[in-house]
Amino acid sequence: MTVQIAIGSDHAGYNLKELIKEQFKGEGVSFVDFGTNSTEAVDYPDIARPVAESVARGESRFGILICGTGIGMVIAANKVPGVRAALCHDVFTARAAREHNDANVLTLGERVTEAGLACEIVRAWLQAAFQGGRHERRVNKIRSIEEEFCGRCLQKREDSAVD
Ligand SMILES: O=C(CO)[C@H](O)[C@H](O)[C@H](O)COP(=O)(O)O
Repeated sequence: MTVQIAIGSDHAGYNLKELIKEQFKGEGVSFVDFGTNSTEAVDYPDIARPVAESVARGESRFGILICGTGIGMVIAANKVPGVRAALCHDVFTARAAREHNDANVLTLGERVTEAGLACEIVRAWLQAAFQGGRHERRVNKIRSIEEEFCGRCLQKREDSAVD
C-alpha cells in the first residue's frame, strides 16, 4: 500500500512533527512516522535518509522533514536520487514548490517558522499540484543533471572497488 506521507524530524523538529501529525489525524491524511520519538538529541541525516528513500522508492507519495532550521534536512534529503526537497518558510513558496518544481519532500524549521504558519504551509503544499508544461521541461533538466552525476558516482564506486 502506498502511504501518503513519510514524516520525520530530529530533536529540534520533534514538537512540530507531533503537531503536524495531529493535523493529519484530524484531516484523515495517512502518514508513517520515521521518528525521532522525543526531544533527545539525534543527527538529522539519520532521519532524512529513510524518509527520502521511502519517497524515492515510491513507498510514500510525499515526505515531510523537520529540524531546527530545515537546512540540514533539505541538504540531506536532496542527496537521494529522485528526491526534490524544498525548504519553505511561507505559503507562497510552498505552493510554488509543488506547482513549479514538483517538490516531493517539504522541509521545515521549527526554530524558524511559527507552528500555526508551519501547519498552513503543510496544507498549502499538499493541496497544490504540479503544473507541468514549461515546468516539466525544467524538472526534466534537473533529472538529467542527477542521472549524469549519479552515473559518475556509481562509476567511481566501481573504480574504487577494484583498487
Ligand atoms: O541541521 C540543522 C541546521 O541546519 C538543524 O537545524 C538541526 O536541528 C540543528 O543543527 C540541531 O542543533 P542542536 O544545537 O544540536 O540542537
